[in-house]
Amino acid sequence: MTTNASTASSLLEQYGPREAMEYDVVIVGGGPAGLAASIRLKQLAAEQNHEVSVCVLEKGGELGAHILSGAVMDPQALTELLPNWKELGAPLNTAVSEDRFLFLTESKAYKTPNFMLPACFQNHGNYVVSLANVVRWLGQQAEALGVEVFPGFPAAEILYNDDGSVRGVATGNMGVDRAGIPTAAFQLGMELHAKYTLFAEGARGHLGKQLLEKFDLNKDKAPQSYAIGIKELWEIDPALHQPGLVIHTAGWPLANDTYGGSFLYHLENNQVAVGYVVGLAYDNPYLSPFEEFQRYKTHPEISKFFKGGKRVSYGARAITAGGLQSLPKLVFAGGALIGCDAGFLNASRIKGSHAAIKSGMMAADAAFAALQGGRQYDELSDYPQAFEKSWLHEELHVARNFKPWMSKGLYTGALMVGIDQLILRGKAPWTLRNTHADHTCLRPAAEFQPIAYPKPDNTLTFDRLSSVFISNTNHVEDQPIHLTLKDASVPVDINLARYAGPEARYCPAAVYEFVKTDAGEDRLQINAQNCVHCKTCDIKDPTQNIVWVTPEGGGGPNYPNM
Ligand SMILES: Cc1cc2nc3c(=O)[nH]c(=O)nc-3n(C[C@H](O)[C@H](O)[C@H](O)COP(=O)(O)OP(=O)(O)OC[C@H]3O[C@@H](n4cnc5c(N)ncnc54)[C@H](O)[C@@H]3O)c2cc1C
Ligand code: SF4
Repeated sequence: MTTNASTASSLLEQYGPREAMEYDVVIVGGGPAGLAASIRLKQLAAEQNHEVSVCVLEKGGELGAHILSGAVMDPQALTELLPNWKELGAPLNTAVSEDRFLFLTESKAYKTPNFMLPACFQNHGNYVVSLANVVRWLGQQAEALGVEVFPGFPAAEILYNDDGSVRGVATGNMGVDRAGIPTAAFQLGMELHAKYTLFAEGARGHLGKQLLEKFDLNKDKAPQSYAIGIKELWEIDPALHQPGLVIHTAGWPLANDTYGGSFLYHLENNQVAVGYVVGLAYDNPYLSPFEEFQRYKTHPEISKFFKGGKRVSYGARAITAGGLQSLPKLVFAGGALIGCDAGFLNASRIKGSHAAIKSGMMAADAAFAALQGGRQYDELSDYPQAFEKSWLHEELHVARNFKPWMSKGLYTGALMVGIDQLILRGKAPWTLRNTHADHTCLRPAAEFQPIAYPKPDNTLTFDRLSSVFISNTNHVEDQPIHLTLKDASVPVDINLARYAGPEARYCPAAVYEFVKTDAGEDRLQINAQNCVHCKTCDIKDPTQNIVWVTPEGGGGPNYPNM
């Protein structure tokens, strides 16, 4: 048990019991998956005249505050959910106007002819959006239908019935100081009981991770694989802006054996979203995804867009990229995993928002049918069955070999993805599987040379602290650290000694710093207030010693239109 968990349970003993609220369905996470599920439940309730109470808990201070995406959005699932989304004012305003796929060397860019682009890289019919704004709008639709949305309330704990089925969740306590002592602002968390609880926390959900373990949902599945996506939002010179232009790159600055690439999307209002994705199975502990991103922006084919521009926001988030082979069992007694908490993202398209919406809808259909039949706390098996028959399953099946091929290196990957997607059109007779969890992939630092990254120029390239500053990240400082260590000696004795302290480089918010004590000894300092909730440390820490738990409600980034 982590210190935070033991503190919480002793406070419960002292100040409990907690107040409880009863719902038919509780949804954890107000992203595309959770909100789509809530909307679908209320639509069905209205259509079939069967009242259903639904609430959505969101850890961000407002809906959208913790949403960071690309994003080019495929509207297929949204159209199924709200066919009149245009009339309802959905912020899908910029249709994709051009696709460019570039292979980069340090100074050159080679454009792939469009006829050679597999369908997964073609975005005709899609929209360049701010997913955070789409989520804010989905929240309005949900509330208009009667969904109760509670922003600023992280679900911190799963509640179980005596028979082991999920009975809901409890929100975290508020007003506890760093040492775990209640302050004058202390408030015990609340319990939210539900006949069914849907978990929609996004990539590497904190509670989702516990459910995977408790119900052995990954049994016989390939280990999940993740990437970190780091993004900046820029306002650029209108003369350089081309609304709807979508650019993806592979190659420089990453080594050919490291999975990753970039995106650069021209939104509305002269804004450009630029970001870099690095697979977390990388082996070189000296690699810094943040610095690779900064270096990428200096490529002449990329830097040209930012001349005279201004960076307006920054953030990072993990991406669940294992696809169909790593998709866990979706249901357990009393609930289900939806969206990226399960892992529905299509890595070949770097798209998961449509999949999140679709999975939320299918889980909602199953939950509604169960409620109508008078059921509770059992498995919603209609949901995985509907998924197997859905277009989403077909899409993920076609994409199933993309990530495993690309993990074999850029050249082999590009060749085999070409064969798989262009010639065989996803109907290859083979299915490759990921064999290693990302945290097992680092090799000792002694096998590598440190990477000399260029210094930031503060115009095009920046350091991490000035970047975190514009993510508007904030946590109440006097609260238990939400980045818990199972064993406090591991960072120095293993991570620093063997891997040269990789957490000081993979964290995009400079949360982890190795400093010297007065006695000259190494110590890990955790600047938890900077954490942008990307979850990379929870995924990549080599011995899985770092455990991310929910901080006090409302803490974390405050992204505008990311
Ligand atoms: C850099 C990057 C680029 C991407 N580009 C694209 C793209 O171009 N197109 C595309 O379609 N997809 C893209 N994606 C993927 C897409 O963003 C995700 O697939 C999608 O957001 C998943 O939706 P979700 O609802 O499952 O999770 P999320 O969008 O992550 O939402 C989860 C929500 O739950 C909240 N939450 C988490 N835990 C708790 C808790 N315990 N209690 C309460 N609230 C909680 C979070 O704060 C968040 O608001 C990209 C992702 C990244 C990181
Ligand atoms: S501490 Fe962990 S979750 Fe927070 S920003 Fe750093 S890597 Fe991401």
